[in-house]
Amino acid sequence: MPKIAVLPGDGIGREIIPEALKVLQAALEDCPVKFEFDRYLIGGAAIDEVGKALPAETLDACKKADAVLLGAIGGPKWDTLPAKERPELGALLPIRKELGLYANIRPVKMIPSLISASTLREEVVKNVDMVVIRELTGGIYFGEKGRNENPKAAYDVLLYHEDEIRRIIELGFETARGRRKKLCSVDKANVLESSRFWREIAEEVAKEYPDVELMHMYVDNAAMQLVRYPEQFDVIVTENMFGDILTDLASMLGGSIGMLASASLSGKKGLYEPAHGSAPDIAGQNKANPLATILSAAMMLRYTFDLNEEADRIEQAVAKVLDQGCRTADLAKPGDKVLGTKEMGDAVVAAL
Ligand SMILES: NC(=O)C1=CN([C@@H]2O[C@H](COP(=O)(O)OP(=O)(O)OC[C@H]3O[C@@H](n4cnc5c(N)ncnc54)[C@H](O)[C@@H]3O)[C@@H](O)[C@H]2O)C=CC1
Ligand SMILES: CC(C)CC(=O)C(=O)O
Ligand SMILES: [Mg+2]
Repeated sequence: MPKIAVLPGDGIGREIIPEALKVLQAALEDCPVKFEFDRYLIGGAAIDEVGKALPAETLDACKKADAVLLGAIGGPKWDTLPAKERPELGALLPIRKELGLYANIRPVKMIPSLISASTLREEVVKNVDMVVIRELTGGIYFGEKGRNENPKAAYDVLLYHEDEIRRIIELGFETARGRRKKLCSVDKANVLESSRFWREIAEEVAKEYPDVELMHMYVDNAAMQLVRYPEQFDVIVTENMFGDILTDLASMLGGSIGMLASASLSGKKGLYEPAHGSAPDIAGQNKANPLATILSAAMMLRYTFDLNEEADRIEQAVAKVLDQGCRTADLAKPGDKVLGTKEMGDAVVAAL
């Protein structure tokens, strides 16, 4: 029986995960494969309960599972802990590293019925359809970090090994090959040595993909181009921190951060989570948009379990409820009827 480790985490993670589970249950009702879902602690919830952001039991279960479904972690309650004990550095980064999840896939697509809900002009967002591939287990988030006392200073090292760059660039090319055959590699090669190295490797790998058009773009320009003319992008491949920042920006091209799903992959094994965080400002209020998590669950069915039909059905159900005018607060315009987290989950189940 395939195993899914479920990690609700903190803040809105505890509200959106139950909605994704409800939708999965409905979508898998007639599926001959039966899944085992087991919940584990992670993040602040785990610190509170067992004193550690990533308990050994959780890590062990995630290693044994076929896939992991994660809500979000972190929040102000744990921000004053020493850096390494906090949910982000104590759990999120280590779980990605331990599971070898080097490729973070974030598809950004404007669903037609959300065009009018966008904060951006219709002609800018109407044709948005891109995939951002973010390197997830290297770069500055994982480099040596520390403080010097005299004189006082702080540092974070940005280091990339050749194989780390090569494998993510290759995935970028493979992904582009299956789409519109345009790959944009984003770096800061005018300043950073790691980016110059990144660009050299991208050029080398490009020789194996003559059918894919490769272009390079500096990250500052990429941020501007994403807002100016986003439909120029098909597949973007970039390093960890640039991808983190650019995808929060790009999420608004798909309507809201509450719409951006993600898959973090190492071969077939994957951790699936929305791109957003634990949203402490709206946590516990039934206000969070659960659709990014529901769409992440669809990605899980597709990538890890090859259940393409079931994944399609979930994605179609999401598109249908949006067509029907269902809106959580992040998507609502003045005058719209606003649904809560649970009600949006119920609407998707009904649409299934
Ligand atoms: N993968 C993860 O678990 C992540 C965790 N974090 C952590 O989350 C905590 C909060 O971080 P923030 O910078 O505030 O980022 P955030 O993504 O949690 O929230 C940013 C803004 O977007 C809104 N938002 C986020 N998700 C939403 C949803 N599903 N529906 C409606 N609105 C939504 C929030 O209300 C907030 O105004 C921090 O502790 C941070 O480290 C941040 C990003 C990813
Ligand atoms: C702790 C952060 C690296 C989490 C985050 O913002 C992300 O993965 O998008
Ligand atoms: Mg982020």
